[in-house]
Amino acid sequence: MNIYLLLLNKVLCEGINKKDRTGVGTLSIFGHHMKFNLKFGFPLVTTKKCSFSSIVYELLWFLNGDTNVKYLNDNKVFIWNPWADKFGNLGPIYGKQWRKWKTVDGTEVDQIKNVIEQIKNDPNSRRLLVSSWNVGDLKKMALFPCHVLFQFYVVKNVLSCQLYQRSCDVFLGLPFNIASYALLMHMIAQQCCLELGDFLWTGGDIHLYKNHIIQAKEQLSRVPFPLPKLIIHNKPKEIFDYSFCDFSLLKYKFHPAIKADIAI
Ligand SMILES: Nc1nc(=O)c2c([nH]1)NC[C@@H]1CN(c3ccc(C(=O)N[C@@H](CCC(=O)O)C(=O)O)cc3)CN21
Ligand SMILES: O=c1ccn([C@H]2C[C@H](O)[C@@H](COP(=O)(O)O)O2)c(=O)[nH]1
Repeated sequence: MNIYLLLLNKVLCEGINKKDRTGVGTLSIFGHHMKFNLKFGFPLVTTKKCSFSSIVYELLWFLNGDTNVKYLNDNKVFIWNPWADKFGNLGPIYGKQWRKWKTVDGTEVDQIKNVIEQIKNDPNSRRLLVSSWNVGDLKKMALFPCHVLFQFYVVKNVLSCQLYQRSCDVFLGLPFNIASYALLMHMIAQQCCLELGDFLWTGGDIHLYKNHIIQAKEQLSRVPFPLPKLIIHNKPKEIFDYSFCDFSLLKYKFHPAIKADIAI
């Protein structure tokens, strides 16, 4: 995960003071690109403890089209709670847009089902995209999508994926985002009988919150461990049929957790 640490260091050293919506204040840079070859291991940050179970449950929750925190809370994941209303609802965020994007004529589009069918039937397509940036729905969302657009690419039976993340909390959010898309790629590669290629990450406003500076320095003082390996025990009929116990992370060796407050 040296390339993640290089980015963290870059934001720390070159980031410009920038005010932000939350009022916390950030050090910010604009634009950066990283490439993770998934053949070399599962890209979960090792220089602090990251909760793999939170990452799995959050992805299963998105794939279920769910936008209420109840499922996450039932599985001891509380990362979305600060933005939920008193009923646990977050409005039409990722799950809704991935699975039930509402068009002007009232029909719903299942972008995940469609993109997997396209990868299977027309892997050379240049239209293998999923977008969460539904302009007409933005005002109803508790938080605008940060990982807004992703595209798949297949060549020689190898699957790659590129994500555009418009806004990136480099200390708390990014380790989750990288691992989540790597996990999604593992699932889609399995479903489509493809080998794993690169996860490409492109960021827009990449920021370190001012109250994460000490934590970032602590993390940068640590030496990374080799990457863990992801095992999927089962091949369900559809991408929507995976459950938590289908996944195991082998040899995840990590440094102690580093506490940090989330900017709301
Ligand atoms: N400011 C901000 N940063 C984010 O990364 C973010 C948001 N807001 N809002 C929406 C989601 C929620 N996400 C979150 C929220 C909290 C943690 C967090 O507190 N992580 C801790 C502990 C996680 C756990 O125990 O499972 C960590 O140390 O990684 C991470 C991602 C990512 N997103
Ligand atoms: O998956 C996610 C979700 C959110 N974030 C971060 C990026 C920003 O710090 C905030 C969102 O604030 P905006 O004012 O809407 O940009 O959440 C993330 O890094 N990853």
